[in-house]
Order: sequence, then C-alpha cells, then structure tokens
Amino acid sequence: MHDETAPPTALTIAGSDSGGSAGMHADLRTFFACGVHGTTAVTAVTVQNTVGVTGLVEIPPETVAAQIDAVASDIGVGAAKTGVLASAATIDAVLDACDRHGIGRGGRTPFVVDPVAASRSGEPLLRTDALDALRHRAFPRATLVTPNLDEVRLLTGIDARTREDLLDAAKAVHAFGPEWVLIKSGHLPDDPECVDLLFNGTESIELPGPRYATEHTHGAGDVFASAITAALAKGASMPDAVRGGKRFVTRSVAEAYPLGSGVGPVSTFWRISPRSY
Ligand SMILES: Nc1ncnc2c1ncn2[C@@H]1O[C@H](COP(=O)(O)OP(=O)(O)OP(=O)(O)O)[C@@H](O)[C@H]1O
Ligand SMILES: Cc1ncc(CO)c(N)n1
Repeated sequence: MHDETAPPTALTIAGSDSGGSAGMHADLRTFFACGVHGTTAVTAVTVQNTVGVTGLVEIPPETVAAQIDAVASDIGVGAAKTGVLASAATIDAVLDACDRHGIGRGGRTPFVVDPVAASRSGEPLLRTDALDALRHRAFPRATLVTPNLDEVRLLTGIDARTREDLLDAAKAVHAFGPEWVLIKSGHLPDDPECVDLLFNGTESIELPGPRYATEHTHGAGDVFASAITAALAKGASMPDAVRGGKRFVTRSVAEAYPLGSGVGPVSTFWRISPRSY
C-alpha cells in the first residue's frame, strides 16, 4: 500500500567505492541531499581510493537482480540509475529485472543509464565484451544516457574535441535508441567553460556552466546523473531535471575538497551544511 507520507525514492544500480567518493556512495549522498530516499542494487565492490582502483569483485548477476526485485516489490522505484554494470551478464540480469518492474522505456519509471567504462585513473570498470550489451540492449531502454567524452569515443568512435562536436556525438549515441542523451563536457580540452548538451533527436538544449580550476572532480559524473535521477523521481520533466542536476553538480565541483594524496571528490555537503571543515 502506498503511503502518501513516504518520500520519493530512487534506486542506484552501481558499484561501491571504498574511498567514498564515486559510485553508489556518491549516488546515495546526492539522493539524500536532494530529499529522496535512496535504495541500492550493488553490482560490484571496488577496492578504490583517491589514487586509483586496485580491485573489482563482481556480484553474481542473480543477486543484483534479486536486490532490484526486493526493492521494487516492497519500497517501489520512483526513478532508477545505473553506474558500473561490470559485464554483459549483469546488464542482461538488470534489464530483465527492470522489465519486470516497468523501469525504462515502455514502463512508467524513468531509467538513467550512465555508461561508466573506466575509472578516472583509467582502470576498466566494464568488460570490453559488455560494450555491445550497453549499446544495443541497455541504451534502447534508457530514458536518458549520460556519457562523458571518453565513453562517447569508446561507444561511437567519435573523438569530440570542441563544443561544436558535441551535437554529432549526441546524434551518434541517440541512434542507439535512448529517449534523451546528455553529453558531458568535463573532458573537453581547452574550453574555458563546461557547456553540456541535452538532445532527444529533435530538440537540443545547451547547459552552460563555469569551468573551475580544480583537480578534485572525482564522482562528478555520478553526482550529476543521480541529481537528475532524484529530480525525475520527484516528477520533473527531463529538461528541468537536467538543468537542476547541472546546477547541483556545478556547485558540488565549486566546493570540491582535497582528500588522500590523489583526486578528491566533488562535495555534496553544500546542500546540507555550510563549509565547516
Ligand atoms: N572543472 C570543472 N568545473 C565545473 N564543472 C565541471 C568541471 N569538470 C566537470 N564538470 C561538470 O561536471 C559534470 C560531469 O562531467 P564529466 O565530463 O567530468 O563527467 P565524468 O567524466 O563522468 O565524471 P567523473 O568521471 O569525474 O565522475 C558535467 O556537468 C561537467 O560539465
Ligand atoms: C564504483 C565506481 N563507480 C563509478 C566510478 C566513476 O566515477 C568509479 N570510479 N567507481
């Protein structure tokens, strides 16, 4: 029975980060900061800190699916997002479970696919045999796909180097069948701003933002996709959810902090408490 006093809920289907900066740790913090109850289906445990990833253990695909079933059949899913999906077998199990619960195109629940392929320091987080499963099975079911420029190169072969190249990148990803595509511009070389592009096949919307001179951007992509997912769970339209997510991630990068001896995380503290450290 749905209780009207329950908060909106969002599900992250992703890997853990022992360093607490990226992956489902970043997703849960963002859901919390956005006033959404976060639920999880863990796909992989990573051994990770601010310097890099030194291990990845996959959770059996049937256990990933069972987590989705447990959450969806009891708590419900207002919107869902994916992070690390690790392998083609996990992608298949996730998509079957999503189909059972109306998550994704054809169902009623928005489904954000963040096609995470590698860590910031270059360690693979997805088997190469899973690229086709992402392109041809996951993308057509997605309400939104959110690649960075390295993922665009891997998935489409397009090497976007200027802001003008982003529309071609968006069209190539859109051809795989998602409803919306968001191309993230954080890795554009030599651009003084971070202008991302949202595209649905006909409409393209630029999302302007400053580029801050910080090296601490670990988890920026996860925070962006989960802020969007939280807004979708609250019933926002896609353009509004993405504009709100862009404001959220920009502020998170502005307040990113140093941690360990490597790349520190973007901050999700700012929404909750003023800088107090
Ligand atoms: N230095 C920066 N200053 C401001 N915004 C940034 C900066 N770097 C990235 N962003 C923004 O953060 C969001 C994430 O973009 P990015 O392209 O870095 O994704 P990502 O590579 O998936 O992130 P990550 O791998 O760091 O988690 C985008 O909105 C991008 O414009
Ligand atoms: C678990 C995990 N998910 C996603 C990323 C990419 O930000 C990462 N480094 N680790």
